[in-house]
Amino acid sequence: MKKDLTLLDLLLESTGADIDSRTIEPGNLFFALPGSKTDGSRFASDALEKGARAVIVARDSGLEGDDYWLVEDVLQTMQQLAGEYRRWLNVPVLAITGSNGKTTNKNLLAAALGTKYQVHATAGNFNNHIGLPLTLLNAPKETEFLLLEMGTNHFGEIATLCEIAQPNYGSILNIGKSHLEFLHSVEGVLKAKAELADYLNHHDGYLFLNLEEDSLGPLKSHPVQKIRFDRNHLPETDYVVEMEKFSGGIELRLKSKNVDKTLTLKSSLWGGHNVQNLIHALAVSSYFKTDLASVVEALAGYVPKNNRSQILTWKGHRVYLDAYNANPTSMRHSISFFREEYPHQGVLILGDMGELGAATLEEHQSILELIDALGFEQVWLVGEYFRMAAGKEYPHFNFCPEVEFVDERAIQKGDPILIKGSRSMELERLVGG
Ligand SMILES: CC(=O)N[C@H]1[C@@H](OP(=O)(O)OP(=O)(O)OC[C@H]2O[C@@H](n3ccc(=O)[nH]c3=O)[C@H](O)[C@@H]2O)O[C@H](CO)[C@@H](O)[C@@H]1O[C@H](C)C(=O)N[C@@H](C)C(=O)N[C@H](CCC(=O)N[C@@H](CCC[C@@H](N)C(=O)O)C(=O)O)C(=O)O
Ligand SMILES: Nc1ncnc2c1ncn2[C@@H]1O[C@H](COP(=O)(O)OP(=O)(O)OP(=O)(O)O)[C@@H](O)[C@H]1O
Ligand SMILES: C[C@@H](N)C(=O)N[C@H](C)C(=O)O
Repeated sequence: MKKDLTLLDLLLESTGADIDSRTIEPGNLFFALPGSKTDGSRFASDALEKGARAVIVARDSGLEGDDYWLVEDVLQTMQQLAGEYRRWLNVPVLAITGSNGKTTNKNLLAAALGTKYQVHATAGNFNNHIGLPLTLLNAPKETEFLLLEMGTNHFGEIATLCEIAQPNYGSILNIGKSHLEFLHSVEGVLKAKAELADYLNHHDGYLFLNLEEDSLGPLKSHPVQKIRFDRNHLPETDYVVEMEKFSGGIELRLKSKNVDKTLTLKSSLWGGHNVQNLIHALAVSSYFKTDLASVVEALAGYVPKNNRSQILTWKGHRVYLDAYNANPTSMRHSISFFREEYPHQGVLILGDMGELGAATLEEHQSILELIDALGFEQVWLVGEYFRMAAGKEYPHFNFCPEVEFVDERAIQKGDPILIKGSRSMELERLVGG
């Protein structure tokens, strides 16, 4: 590799970065990471054959030559370079975290802020120590706004992601019972997510704070500078969110306080939790002085996919497919919404919730109590945790540790179905997903 070039120079000449030789594009930098089964350096020559601009490999990989950039630690180098490039870009960076709704909000905001800025956002949920630097390294040079999802399941991870991404704005969407295995309790989740507020506080940044989200109460006293909002107080605009309804999706009406103007936002998202997601997207967009009519149009155009808050028709049943992931908080939201929407009918197909550690049985038990109290008559519970949590007889519950298909004969024609479970349960396969 030419000695007068820095890695940042190489990146600026490149077409982005990848860690997988199978997906690499011509002109990419290839970061040869160690994995659980093999080592990326074994695919260095494949990457070069496919037109990689350069390969970043560990010094002890045995590889040498002009195409190789030798480093002590490939992941650390990737993270440092991502940080350097973020400084080079010098654009607003908004980091989004929270127990639930990160990807949905990131997608909503990418659409909304995209009406004004050239936004580069996290792909999928590439939100960890590998995905976040990759997101940054793949931002086009023309990027005007960076929108980054930050995920965590251990203390200290958000702090590390902040050091890399150096956000000047942040949003903690909610604090729930997610990833309790290593975060232990809701207080632990708050502490982990508050690492974003701590970073912003020490770097003159701003935290968006949704005053309607009760779980964020403890953050009200955090010393970070805040941009507070609720449906009646969206920043930088006189519009208020006047009405909502939940039939076949969410409808929000935005009304100007000063002039006779109304904007109607019809979203194919469902549930009270998604109302909060839409209000959050409206608040952040209005803070950045976007044209609200264009934002409303962009948000209305957002169609949930990838098993998150999807509505689909399957064999004559309306299916609420929420099988991307699950934790006690999002599970309760979905079940409660479903009962409100269908007080006297409806089939629940629920899968185990993962990564809850010592709280696993208690949290599954608590979900069983909720569905018992709500009086559901057709409940299919999939997985060992639910089976183990059931200490008493539930006449209408069917425990099936594994299930390959929904027995249509057991479901009344036309009944709606809610499917919710952790990623590991892959419940979408039940309806052909
Ligand atoms: C290191 C790595 O690349 N991991 C990926 C890799 O895993 P694996 O260990 O199996 O790799 P291998 O041993 O097979 O290969 C080693 C490397 O060689 C490359 N290679 C291999 C073969 C070949 O022909 N050519 C090659 O170049 C290969 O690419 C490896 O680099 O492969 C898996 C399958 O493709 C990947 O799944 C794995 O990726 C890891 C999981 C990863 O972190 N990917 C990020 C890009 C990412 O952001 N992934 C997100 C998921 C994020 C997430 O789970 N977030 C949590 C919260 C954060 C928790 C945090 N503590 C954490 O643990 O991550 C959340 O709740 O949101 C995603 O995939 O969506
Ligand atoms: N504001 C919210 N409050 C509670 N639950 C929510 C909220 N938003 C979304 N959810 C639930 O979380 C599921 C996953 O949504 P999303 O992927 O946006 O969350 P996430 O935080 O990004 O999760 P992950 O990091 O695992 O991708 C949705 O299908 C829905 O059930
Ligand atoms: C897929 C991973 N990001 C996640 O959300 N895990 C939880 C525990 C789930 O699958 O429900």
